[in-house]
Amino acid sequence: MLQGQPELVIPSTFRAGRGTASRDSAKLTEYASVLCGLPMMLLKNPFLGLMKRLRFANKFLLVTACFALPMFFTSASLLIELWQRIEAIQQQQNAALQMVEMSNMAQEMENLRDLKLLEFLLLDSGYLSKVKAQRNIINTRLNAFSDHFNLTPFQSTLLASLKQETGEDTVSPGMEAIPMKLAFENAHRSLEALYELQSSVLVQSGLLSGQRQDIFGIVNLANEELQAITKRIAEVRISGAFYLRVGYVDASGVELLDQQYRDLEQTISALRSVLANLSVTYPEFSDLLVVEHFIEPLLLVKNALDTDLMQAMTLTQKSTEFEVFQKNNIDAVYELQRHLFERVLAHLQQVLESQLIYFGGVIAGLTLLLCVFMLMFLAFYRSVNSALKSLRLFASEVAQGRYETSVDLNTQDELNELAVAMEQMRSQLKTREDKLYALSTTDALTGVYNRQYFDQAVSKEIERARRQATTVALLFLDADHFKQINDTLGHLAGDAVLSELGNVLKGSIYRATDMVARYGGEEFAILLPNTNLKGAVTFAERIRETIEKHSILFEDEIITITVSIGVAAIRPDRDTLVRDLIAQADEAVYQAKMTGRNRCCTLTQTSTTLEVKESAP
Ligand SMILES: Nc1nc2c(ncn2[C@@H]2O[C@H](COP(=O)(O)OP(=O)(O)OP(=O)(O)O)[C@@H](O)[C@H]2O)c(=O)[nH]1
Repeated sequence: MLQGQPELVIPSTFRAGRGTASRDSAKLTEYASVLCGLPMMLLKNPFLGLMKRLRFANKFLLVTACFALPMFFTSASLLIELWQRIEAIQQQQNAALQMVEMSNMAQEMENLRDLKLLEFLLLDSGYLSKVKAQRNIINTRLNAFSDHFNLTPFQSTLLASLKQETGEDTVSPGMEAIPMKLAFENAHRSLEALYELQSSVLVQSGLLSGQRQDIFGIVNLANEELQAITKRIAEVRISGAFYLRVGYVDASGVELLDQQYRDLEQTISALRSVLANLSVTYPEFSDLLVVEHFIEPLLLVKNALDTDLMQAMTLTQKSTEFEVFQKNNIDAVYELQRHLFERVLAHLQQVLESQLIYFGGVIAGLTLLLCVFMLMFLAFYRSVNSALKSLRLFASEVAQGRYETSVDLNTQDELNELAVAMEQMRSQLKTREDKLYALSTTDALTGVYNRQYFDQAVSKEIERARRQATTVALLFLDADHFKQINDTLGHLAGDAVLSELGNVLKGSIYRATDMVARYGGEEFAILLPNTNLKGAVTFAERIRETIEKHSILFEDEIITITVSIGVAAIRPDRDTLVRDLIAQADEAVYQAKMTGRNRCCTLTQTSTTLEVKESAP
């Protein structure tokens, strides 16, 4: 450390802190990498392995099934649940209809009781036939009821006992002396059985269950409460009828009538609070829950009990009084009961309609969802499948060296990115293959074709000339005294001369089918398809002249050179070999060299004799 330079002192606590922080962050990074890797580990086996083995169509199907099956089961259970709700409502409607019918039957049973009372009060045997007729009416209703509605075994038993009770009055042993009481007891039992049947129907349909909160209170009112009211009225009617028949009220009678009076008062006040509560809970039914509708019959009965009964005791027309005393009120209660159940029916119809609409909506929604899902699936599958097909075809074309085709997926997904990458690969492969082809067919120094390629071309050309019965000519050019150039000016100069010779020769050919190649060190060859010997000699002479007159500038040196050219031409037949033509040209160029260079020579082969023709400057 230099003298006087301030030293940087790092507090030990700070240093320690940094070390801990870096260790912590390293641990955190480690934990994070483990956590991130966990899903991948879970994925790898067995799902990844499975996915790797499947084709795309099966992958799609598998993934779709994984989503579609739970969706299907959820939808199916939802639809089943909705349909069960609809069926339950229909069953409840049926129960409400039964309630209306049973209310009618109860009223008929009350009528039967009236007729028995009248028979008893008036001691009129003419009522016997009316009682019988009334029994028939009730039986007909009961039969129609059991035919029309599906009843449970328990309900059928109740109905059977109801029929029995409605039949002839049974007289219990020891009770023969009190026929009116018997008649009342029979009627009472019939009504009890009917009330039990009503409750059973309501419970079985679910109208009285907690699930039917929307009408539970109303149904209960129409069933339990109104049954209680009719029972109260019936009790008063029986006592009223009895004391009218007897003609006076004894002490026990006064007590009974007092009790019934108090019961009526209690029922009325209980009913008031029930109705008040129901009006709040069920505003939809508030127009029906008018206190007067329910209280009126009870009040009338109460008043009748209080005053009319006593007055009636003194009247002679007891039957008339009796009828007024009880009948209208009980009828009003049953009327009210039916009215309530009709409203329940109307309400259930509304609920049913809304449920049906909801059910239809769910089905329509699910169908739409399914259609959209299937269309999406098909679109997805087709887009991927067609893209893969295009890529596969494209790759196969490129593999076979056909680079003209291109691939355009017209999508914006990863497969399109793959297509773009494959396009680039194709173009680079083509460039490289073109370069390789050029390298493999061209002579690097002169830029003309190399010997290997030329030999193949000569072979093909001879084959073509044989098929088309035409002539093919071959020129061999050999630079004269080329060694001297190398020796005097150096190899670079020699190279420059060869390169320039290549240029001159390339520039000398006009036909696209003519071909120049470097055949050896300072030797060139020119193939002239569809050319006879005469034409080839003319062409060779022109080249020779051109080269002779051509000056090559190399590093301030002007170099001139001449060439000796051997010309050969043949019209190939079945036995002609490539080497025949080459041998002729080779022999001709040799002759040109031998006869002084810078000239063109031809060989005309007639059987075994060779005729040498030469052209010289
Ligand atoms: N610079 C250079 N020289 C080459 C190349 N190929 C062959 N040569 C030389 O070309 C010369 C050919 O010499 P020779 O075969 O004696 O032929 P020449 O000197 O032209 O004589 P003649 O053909 O008899 O007229 C040799 O010296 C070779 O080394 C080449 O690519 N570049």
